[in-house]
Amino acid sequence: MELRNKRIDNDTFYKERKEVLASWPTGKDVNFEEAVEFQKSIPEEKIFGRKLAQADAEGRTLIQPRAGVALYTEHIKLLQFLEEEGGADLLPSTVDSYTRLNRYHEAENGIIKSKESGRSMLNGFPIVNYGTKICRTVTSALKNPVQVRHGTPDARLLTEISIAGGFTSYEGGGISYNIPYSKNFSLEKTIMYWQYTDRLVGMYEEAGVSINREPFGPLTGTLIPPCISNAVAVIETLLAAEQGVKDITVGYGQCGNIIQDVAAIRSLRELTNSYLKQYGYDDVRITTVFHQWMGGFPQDEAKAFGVISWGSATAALAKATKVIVKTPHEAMGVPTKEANAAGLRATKQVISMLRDQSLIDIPVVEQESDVIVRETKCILDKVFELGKGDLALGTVAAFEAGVLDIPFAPSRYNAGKVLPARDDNGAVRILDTGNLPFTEDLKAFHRERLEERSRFENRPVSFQMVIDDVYAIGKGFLVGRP
Ligand SMILES: CC[C@H]1O[C@@H](n2cnc3c(N)ncnc32)[C@H](O)[C@@H]1O
Repeated sequence: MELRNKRIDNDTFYKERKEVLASWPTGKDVNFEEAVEFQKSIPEEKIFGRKLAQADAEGRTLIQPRAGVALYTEHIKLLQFLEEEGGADLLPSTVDSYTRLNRYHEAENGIIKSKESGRSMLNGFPIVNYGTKICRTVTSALKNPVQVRHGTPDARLLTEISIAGGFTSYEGGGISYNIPYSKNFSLEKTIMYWQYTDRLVGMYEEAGVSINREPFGPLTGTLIPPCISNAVAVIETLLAAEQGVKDITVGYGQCGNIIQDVAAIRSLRELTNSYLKQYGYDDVRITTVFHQWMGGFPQDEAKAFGVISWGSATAALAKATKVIVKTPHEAMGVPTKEANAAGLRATKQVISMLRDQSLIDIPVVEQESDVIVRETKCILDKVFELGKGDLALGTVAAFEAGVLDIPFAPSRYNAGKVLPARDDNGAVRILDTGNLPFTEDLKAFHRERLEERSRFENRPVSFQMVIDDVYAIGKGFLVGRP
């Protein structure tokens, strides 16, 4: 089948579905009609998109951790602890790395070793190996809605089992789970794989079951200019909408300058809604997610709580619909349930104290948001032009041309020419725009902001600033001063 941004027809989909469900033994237990009935039996308060919509309408920010362990009995205890002791409004099931690479044999070994050793030998929850029935045992044991979080280029089977297993939200996208995660995965392939995922979600929607979808906002999580992450979020939203997805949460990873971060969320919401309207998708519900600091974390737990609280404040002041919460064990690895719950409680404390305040309409945020909107439109308009109107083709062509270019991404399909650096206030600016199709005035804006830092630091604008900014995090700073 040729790559096109076109709804997959039923014959093609069912033919592909046969192969997908045959790719691991647990696939044979998936029965669409039966799964629709199971999904319809899930109580209203456990439907992910409903809870998001309610919070968005009330201007509240929900809190959600990441969490996943190998043994499903332990995974249930972990998630119950996070909703009881952590106060999580929304729950995850973070999938292990083997499953993300379709290496289910190794995930199976991980489960066996975890049973033998009594501790999790996987860095997440192996959904495919457990299959529908055990996933339903997990999702039914919880009070709150549960979402599958992962990083899987080919997530077709994972999607089938996740939705049949009672999860009501699913993270990822053909760009956001490829370019920042993989070196050799063809972008054309992953866009098509994720069209399958979104078509399946569309079929559930048509059967009366709403599944929330969430493109992965932060990308590499390192100095990503908001216009680039916003462009990817809008593209993945439009590709999903074409396949019939109706409930989408678009995201962004905290960069550190609070004005820019609030403006990023404001512009993301504005851009996503305007592009959906422009392309005729009038019935898609949009919410936003802010990811707490995705860069390096301090080992010292008190300092880690400082970083967590700073991200919580930004999420609240940006009126993000939900915030993804970090833990004081971030620097060490997979957190204990206690550390995970503590991160949630710290976050909820700050979110609650700031719930009556907002920065989204202050002039400096509006100005920054306008710049991000203009930059993102330059990129998206060129993507459509390169695709001669077809967004999927345009996306592949845009990466080839460097029109879409994600800093520090490992993928060989990524040009890697764009160089970000912080300005004197810590906002992420673009030192080398590579082949980004910016207008001259936008390029001048970035140059001027970096020259301002250059004058303050009495050194030329250079690549050294980029290096210093990357290393600054580990030293507890934002701007890498000389
Ligand atoms: C996107 C990367 C983020 O996911 C987090 N993460 C990955 N696997 C798990 C896990 N199994 N439990 C909790 N957090 C996790 C990791 O700490 C990092 O903050």
